[in-house]
Amino acid sequence: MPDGKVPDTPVEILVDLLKKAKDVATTNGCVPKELTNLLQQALDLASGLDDYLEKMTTQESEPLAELYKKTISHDWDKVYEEGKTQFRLPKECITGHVEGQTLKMLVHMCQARRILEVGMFTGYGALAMAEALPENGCLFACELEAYLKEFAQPIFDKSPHGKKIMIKIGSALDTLKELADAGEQFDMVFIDADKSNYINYYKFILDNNLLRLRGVICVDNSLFKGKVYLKNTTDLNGLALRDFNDYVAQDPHVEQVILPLRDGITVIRRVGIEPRPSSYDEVFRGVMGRPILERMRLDGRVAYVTGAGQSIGRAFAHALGEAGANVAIVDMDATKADSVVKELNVKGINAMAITADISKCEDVQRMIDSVVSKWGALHIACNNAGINMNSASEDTTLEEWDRTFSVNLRGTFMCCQVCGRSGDAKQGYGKIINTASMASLIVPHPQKQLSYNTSKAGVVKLTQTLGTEWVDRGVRVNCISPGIVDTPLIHSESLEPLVQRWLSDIPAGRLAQVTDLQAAVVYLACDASDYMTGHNLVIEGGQSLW
Ligand SMILES: C[S@@+](CC[C@H](N)C(=O)[O-])C[C@H]1O[C@@H](n2cnc3c(N)ncnc32)[C@H](O)[C@@H]1O
Repeated sequence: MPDGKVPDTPVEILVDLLKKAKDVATTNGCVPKELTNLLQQALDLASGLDDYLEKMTTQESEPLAELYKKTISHDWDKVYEEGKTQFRLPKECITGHVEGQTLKMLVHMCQARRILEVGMFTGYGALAMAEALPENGCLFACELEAYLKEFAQPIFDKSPHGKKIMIKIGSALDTLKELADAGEQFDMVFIDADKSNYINYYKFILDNNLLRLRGVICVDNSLFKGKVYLKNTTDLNGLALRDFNDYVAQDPHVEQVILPLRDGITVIRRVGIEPRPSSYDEVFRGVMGRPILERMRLDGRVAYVTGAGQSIGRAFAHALGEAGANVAIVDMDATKADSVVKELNVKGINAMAITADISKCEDVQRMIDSVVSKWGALHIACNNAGINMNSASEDTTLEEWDRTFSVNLRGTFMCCQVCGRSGDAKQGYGKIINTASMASLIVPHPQKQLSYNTSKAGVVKLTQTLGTEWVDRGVRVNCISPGIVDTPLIHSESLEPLVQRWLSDIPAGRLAQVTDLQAAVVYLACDASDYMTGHNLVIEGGQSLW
């Protein structure tokens, strides 16, 4: 703690008391040396903590460092005396480096997208949290003092994350009412304003559903210099925090912990839902207690995707991996497969590369054996590999026809059959997702692609037949029919002129992006789609309807 700083947290006060005790012991000749030594050890232990935490915590960004420096060096007394603030604001209000990083971590951990801060001061905590929000995340910061908006905004503007922060000037309770009336909800709330109102903020936030179902409330200064547990406390803020902590501790709707960091941070999570309604069924609490987005998780599942080295297959592999599955990247091109594996590994997804040509029976068997021998199971088979060769029907060679069918239909059938014979499918669980095409429904034009269209129509019938035949053993077989997907191939010299023509046939007014297909593969791979089988899920921007 720098000289001259007022001790403000339990540890800082402890250090101050130990220093004084040690000074007394050193100047008083009657104190045994052993006691003085023990006091010194206690002092070393306590005084080293905050510095060590500072050093070992990830460095703050430049805008945060600037905000801190500007706040600490500002003359807050002068600002108050000039009538620019309603209250005298102590610079110690600022959350600072370690606490800011803690908040940032919490934002990451709860994957918050919308945050509410009650009490912004100069915006250190707000900017630290905003740094952890995704691009489209937002943080509403409530602050009483208009002067603080002027102070913080120029630094927010220097940060790429500043645009996520919306400052709301006025009494926080009024702002909370306004936000509740507008139907706003938050994943994380940070309460750090006037202590006497903490309990009102807390109650209002929970009673008015400002906190999302799985949201978290963080509360600053919950140890309030230790006054919350010291017996002789008369300090009104200390007593307010003590009452607040007691209230939260007895609230059956939440569970909480106080982290003894700086002046204490309470982390509160909503658990109970009261009153327990008579309709407390699976719709209300989720199937097996899992709400819908959790039911779309694929943790512990093993998947493969063929043709995963690029385009749709690559997007499918990322989507399945993001949802929690281990993913085998199957492609004829080993380099492409390896590169997608590397991408997935960077995201912390378990992945392996398999080089295979799915038109070859032995490759298909080896592919599935490799997956099962590495991960002990196979739950999700994503048969996506396919080829498309254009020719007018009168010119289509049997070679073209056979090659197209050999990959698109025969290859897909072999993949399905080997999966159907493998352990998990036989033991009652499996999801097979074939890539068909909108060409199974309509005849895309003006390009001519008879072999492709008929092979993909075959994929749909294969899917329908297997989907019904294998449903009694827990295997679901569905397919996805994408419309025209915007891939580099489309922008080739021969196809580019067709794009305008296609666009005029698509109600959505644009080609499909591979990312438009990702949710579908996760849905078909997860338990939530268990009642769906033999289905052709068409994703074509409405093209087949015109
Ligand atoms: C401890 S500071 C907040 C520190 C801030 N969270 C940070 O990260 O540095 C408390 C802030 O709450 C504001 N405040 C106090 N009472 C308020 C109220 N009723 N409504 C809105 N803001 C209030 C004060 O002006 C002050 O800026």
